[in-house]
Amino acid sequence: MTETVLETIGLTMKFGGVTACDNVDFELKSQELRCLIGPNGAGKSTFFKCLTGLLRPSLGTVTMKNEETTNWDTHSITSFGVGIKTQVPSVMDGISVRENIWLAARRFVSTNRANDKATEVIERLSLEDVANTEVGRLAHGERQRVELGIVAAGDPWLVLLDEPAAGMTSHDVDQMIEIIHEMKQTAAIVIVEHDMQFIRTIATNVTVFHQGRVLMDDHVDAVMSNETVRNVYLGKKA
Ligand SMILES: Nc1ncnc2c1ncn2[C@@H]1O[C@H](COP(=O)(O)OP(=O)(O)OP(=O)(O)O)[C@@H](O)[C@H]1O
Repeated sequence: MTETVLETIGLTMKFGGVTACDNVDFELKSQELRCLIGPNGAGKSTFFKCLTGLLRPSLGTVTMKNEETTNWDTHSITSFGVGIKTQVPSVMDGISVRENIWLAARRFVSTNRANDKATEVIERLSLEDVANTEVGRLAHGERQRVELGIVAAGDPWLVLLDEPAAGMTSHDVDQMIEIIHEMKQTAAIVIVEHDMQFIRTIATNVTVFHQGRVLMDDHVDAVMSNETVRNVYLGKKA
């Protein structure tokens, strides 16, 4: 039976008079991959921040693997086995790729095991050629792959990624999509993403946000051909 690994019920986040997330019910099954899309200001980032402990919702609940995590901080959520990549870089520029990934693995396992884990993640993410290079010297796409490596080092069962493809070349995006599909073998994944080419290529289920609410939940093909969604993106009234 497919297990629900992430659920929100009535998730609401108000900033003064602005309701950025409005009564959002959301459910993700194990090994499911879901992209969150929507026009600027739709509430995607706010929803993501409520999931990842960066914001405390005004109302509603977040449940991960049967544990209510609504008011947990990010550190506790990560320690629970959730890999999080925010838009704020988590890599350390002054140390090598291997050291960055090793430090991430060491949070979860012994020193010896972290050595093996770093080697395994570097291979999985095709970072062998730059393993000993300082992260500060890498190209943008490589840095983003290291960010994913830091997530992968914790063997997460749930991965939450905010705009992993931002600013990437199409070659980098293809490589990133391959890695994400591979991660999906062992984790459920939520991705907030603006890049429509990325969404089309990754060919997955999509949740469309509009004015803080869920407008539609469906496969990307159905979403892209939906007139209401098109109107929302073109700024017409939904
Ligand atoms: N810290 C905050 N204080 C006040 N209002 C906020 C705050 N964060 C977000 N908002 C408002 O909440 C609404 C939703 O914003 P949010 O950033 O979640 O949308 P988004 O879909 O992620 O947009 P984008 O694609 O531009 O990142 C917007 O009206 C925004 O101005």
